[in-house]
Amino acid sequence: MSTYQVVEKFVSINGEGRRAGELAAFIRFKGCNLQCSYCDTSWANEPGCESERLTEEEILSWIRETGVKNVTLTGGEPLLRKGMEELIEAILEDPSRRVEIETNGSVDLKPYHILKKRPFFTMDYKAPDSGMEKEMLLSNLELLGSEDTLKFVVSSRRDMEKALEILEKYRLVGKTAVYFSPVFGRIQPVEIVDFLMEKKLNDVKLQIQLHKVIWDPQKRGV
Ligand SMILES: C[S@@+](CC[C@H](N)C(=O)[O-])C[C@H]1O[C@@H](n2cnc3c(N)ncnc32)[C@H](O)[C@@H]1O
Ligand SMILES: Nc1nc2[nH]cc(C(=O)O)c2c(=O)[nH]1
Ligand code: SF4
Ligand SMILES: [Mg+2]
Repeated sequence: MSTYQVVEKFVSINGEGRRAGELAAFIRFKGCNLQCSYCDTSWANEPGCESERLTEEEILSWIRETGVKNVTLTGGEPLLRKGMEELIEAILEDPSRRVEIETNGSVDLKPYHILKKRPFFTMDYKAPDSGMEKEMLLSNLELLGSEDTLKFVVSSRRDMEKALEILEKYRLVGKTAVYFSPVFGRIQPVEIVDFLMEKKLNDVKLQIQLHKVIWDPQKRGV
């Protein structure tokens, strides 16, 4: 049976995505294949980062104890971990639960897309300033549906222009939820609002990371 390297697990309100503001049980998996310039959890990607190895049953029993129905799997990059399909299916055996996967856009979503009960994806398209745009797997854009979210974490006008180009090229608005989120501290949210107005971008939402407003932005476990 698979075990999973978990760097932290905690209950908080979800600070991002379409369930923002709702309670969620977070499980953060160790390690990532990318190195985004702005990553706020790069500590979780360090080989020497402390972690616990948990079995599926240990993770399920923690989720049960929390009494929380929204489960967010994040990292690092959660979809690199072996056995993730089984874990998702096991969590979703309780029909009252919802599983959200925070994923970086470079890992193929197909194996998860075809599961009997599907999790929902909050997928990034890494904009140019992240330094990771070349890693994007563009076929993922076709798999995002009405339950999913496509997020552009932007730090400049150049990033927003690129996001707009992708939205138009792949006709994504209306197909999936679309968020523009500021790289914390690198761009004023009002610049995003101005861009949405200038380009008349209907059905695109500004998303500010709620947990960084509520708690110290550096605080872990929230
Ligand atoms: C830490 S990542 C983990 C999941 C996955 N590796 C990914 O990139 O989607 C979770 C989310 O936080 C966002 N994020 C990371 N650092 C950020 C920052 N400094 N400001 C705003 N969002 C950030 C990422 O873009 C991603 O949407
Ligand atoms: N409160 C809170 N909400 C979040 N939503 C996505 C997060 C993440 O790091 O993936 C996150 C996080 O780290 N904290
Ligand atoms: S993909 Fe996610 S976890 Fe990995 S470096 Fe980028 S923001 Fe951080
Ligand atoms: Mg985070």
